[in-house]
Amino acid sequence: MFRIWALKQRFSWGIVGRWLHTRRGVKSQGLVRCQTPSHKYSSGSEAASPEQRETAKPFSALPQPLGAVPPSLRVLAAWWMGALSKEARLNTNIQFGTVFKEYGPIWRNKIGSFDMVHLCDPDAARELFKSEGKYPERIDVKPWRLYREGAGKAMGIILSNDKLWHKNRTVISRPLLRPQNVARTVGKVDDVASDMIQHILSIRAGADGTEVLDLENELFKWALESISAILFNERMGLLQDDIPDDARDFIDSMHSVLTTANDVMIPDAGLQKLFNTKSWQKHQKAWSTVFQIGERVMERQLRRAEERQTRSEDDDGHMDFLSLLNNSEKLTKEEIYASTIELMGAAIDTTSTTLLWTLYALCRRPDLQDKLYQEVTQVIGQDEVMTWDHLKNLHLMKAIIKETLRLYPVAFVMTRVVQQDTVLMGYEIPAKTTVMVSIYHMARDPKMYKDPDEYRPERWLRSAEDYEDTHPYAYLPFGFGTRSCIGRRVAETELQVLLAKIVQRFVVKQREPRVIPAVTKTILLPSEKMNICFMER
Ligand code: HEM
Repeated sequence: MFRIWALKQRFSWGIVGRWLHTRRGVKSQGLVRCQTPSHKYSSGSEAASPEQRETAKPFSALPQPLGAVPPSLRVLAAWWMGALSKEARLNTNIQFGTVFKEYGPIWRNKIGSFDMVHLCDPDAARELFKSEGKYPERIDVKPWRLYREGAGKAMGIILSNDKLWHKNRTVISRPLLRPQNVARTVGKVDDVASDMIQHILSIRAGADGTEVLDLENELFKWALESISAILFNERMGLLQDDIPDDARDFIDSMHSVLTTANDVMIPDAGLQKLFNTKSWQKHQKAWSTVFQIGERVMERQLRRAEERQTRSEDDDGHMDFLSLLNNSEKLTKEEIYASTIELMGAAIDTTSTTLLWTLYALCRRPDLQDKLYQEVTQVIGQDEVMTWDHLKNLHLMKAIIKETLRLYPVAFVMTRVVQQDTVLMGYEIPAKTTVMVSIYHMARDPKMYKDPDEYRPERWLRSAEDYEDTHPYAYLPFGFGTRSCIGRRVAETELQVLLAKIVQRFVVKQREPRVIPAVTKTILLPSEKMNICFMER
């Protein structure tokens, strides 16, 4: 019998999104909004019609996996069935798949005070997004919020809602989403990627001296180094042999913030805080170190920027993110600090894990690796510093990253708190209901993709024989709409630049070629070390 998995799901900050079919943003409510692609599946603009409402079944009629168990016994039943076990938490994606198969693409999970609707249908996802309103809302990231409240810190872009979120988002979307601003970061990203290549060369070890033994951790460092170069305009030194103390404390604490978030959510972050458990203390300490060091760096940067009397951009034309936020005069210093630190929290393991999965996929498809090498050589040549124009022409590269995110979306689910009564798949969904959309399962649905479990980037290339005209709402690794991933362009830039440099220099191979399944630890991660070797060309 299926297990009920996922009390843990309420915590998934995963939460994420924008669909990548979008090529251009259009302004809406002061924000850059994803444009619905012109497509056979394109959406309308209103939530449920009067007819849909009239014929809809009541909310209580939604299939419920534990529906036969009296509500007062459901927590006990979930525990008894193993839904709260470590193993179940690691396999949330598989558990969800089993329930979707048994109960269909929409069902309700109501256990104790926890009440959520699960959805795995692109048309219904489109309906859901129509009802998200001006201030879309995700499920609360409780441990992060509780730390802020306790420490008297502001809520940034991830944690805020309503008007405060809108203000944060409006100011931050300018430096992070506008292509011309992201284009200016390519130099910094290229710098970090070049250092990463040197770092890989210096740390390779193993039997034949080509394996990066702790690749996961090394990519984590690369991602943090890249995002701090972009946001703080300052290198942390994480790719040096001798990492400065502050940088080491920062990365250890950032790592701890992300890993302990999982622990403090069981059974509930509020209870963990109330009883001041060891896990809570660890989580709180990690946050306080991140804030202490982060604020110090940001204060230094802002002081320097003021001294140079920078306006929106610094002298060499590179984006100075903090100055842009500061000069907007819309956010307080505390709000700037909070959002910047949240951006870092969201930028590190998402990007590093996506690169890891991509390298794994390339190891398994040497033919594709060759084609990518040819594309990179043709577009960039061997030695040049990369530019935005180069990146625009790396079509196979983009398709590869896109395919990685289809099969391995780090945020395997995303949530919305419905802002108005609506109808989904023929059921009434009252306002304030949390709906969790299964990004992972929609993107592996055989009704949506040919051979969905096959890694085939060619399906995204219009010029290729295998090109598929796919449903835009079946592919949501960056979430959707005005609340979608604000770091999407930055992430894509970082991934493209480092991947290009890797294929220029190395052929990648797994030490022992094998299939590596994914597990769920808040995000979708490989279940074991990848053992990737970097052989010089
Ligand atoms: C491959 C890398 C990444 C993936 C797959 C990813 C995915 C997501 C997803 C699915 C969401 C939720 C969107 C929604 O609810 O509709 C999200 C939100 C967010 N992401 Fe990313 N992300 C990535 C990289 C980044 C980077 C590099 C940054 C920072 C520069 C970032 C910053 C954020 C922020 C701040 C939000 C919340 C936006 C808001 O609430 O308005 N992400 N991301």
